[in-house]
Amino acid sequence: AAIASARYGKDNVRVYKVERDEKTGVQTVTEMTVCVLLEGAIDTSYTKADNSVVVATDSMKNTVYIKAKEHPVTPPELFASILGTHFIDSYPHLTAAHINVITHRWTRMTIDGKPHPHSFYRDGAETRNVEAVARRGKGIDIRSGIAGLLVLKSTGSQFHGFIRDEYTTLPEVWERILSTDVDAGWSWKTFPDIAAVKAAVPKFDKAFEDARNITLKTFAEEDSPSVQNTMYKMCEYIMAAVPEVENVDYSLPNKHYFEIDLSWHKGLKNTGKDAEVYAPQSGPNGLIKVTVARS
Ligand SMILES: O=c1[nH]c(=O)c2nn[nH]c2[nH]1
Repeated sequence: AAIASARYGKDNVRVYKVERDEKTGVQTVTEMTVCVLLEGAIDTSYTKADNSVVVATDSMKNTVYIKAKEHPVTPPELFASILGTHFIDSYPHLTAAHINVITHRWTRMTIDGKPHPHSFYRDGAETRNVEAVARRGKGIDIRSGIAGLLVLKSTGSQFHGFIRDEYTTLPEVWERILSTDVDAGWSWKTFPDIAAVKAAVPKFDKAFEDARNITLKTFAEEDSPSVQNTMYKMCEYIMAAVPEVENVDYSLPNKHYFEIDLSWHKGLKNTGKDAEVYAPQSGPNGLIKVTVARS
């Protein structure tokens, strides 16, 4: 037997960092969950119990905290790239460092119409994510993303014209509820080194805002003929807004809401045009995926 591939590291490294502006008294917080996975000349640690090639995962956890202290933790694209570059530069036997950063939402409270200097709330499970891979001599590949953005529209969605055969029971609809949990990503052209990432820093926050706004606007305004077509348009609009992005991907569950026929109860009308009470479904759910690249 031989190792086909291997990578190891520390997952679920939770990091909180506060930035205190002494002049204004305004404090800013960042909370993230980091995963570090390393690749390289590490096979003998698996095959021969040779631990001389092992950077302990505990040391990786320590490194995350030290780098968070020494460097900016935002934008997450920069912090992930700093971390990945550190591991490649520090351990000659490594060939790749995979860094995932999940940034959680601490939104500043507005109290009596004013932003509070040091109070925040978690407005949703939505996260801003980054997957960075630093490869020795090959630069840094970054995929930025949004996850956990749960959306619903009560109308403005259709689904008809699909294959009808002996397996089909789904009625065609010209009007339906549409709900999904957005998992989207946009992959940047390879950065040759950390300096190139630092030069691109102003683009990362703007790209995130653009991608999030495009997702919400397209979802809201499109009279969607299908999840497939609407997510494709989201990809096109994001690529038009961010020239440095090479491709955009979405993975969208279709979280179904089923009509409930109540006509057995005194002829109560609750289907079609009369539908008001629905049964939200936990599963099964549609799952629609796409990656769109520049043609
Ligand atoms: O938007 C949709 N796409 C599909 O492929 C599908 N299949 N059932 N319902 C669906 N809705």
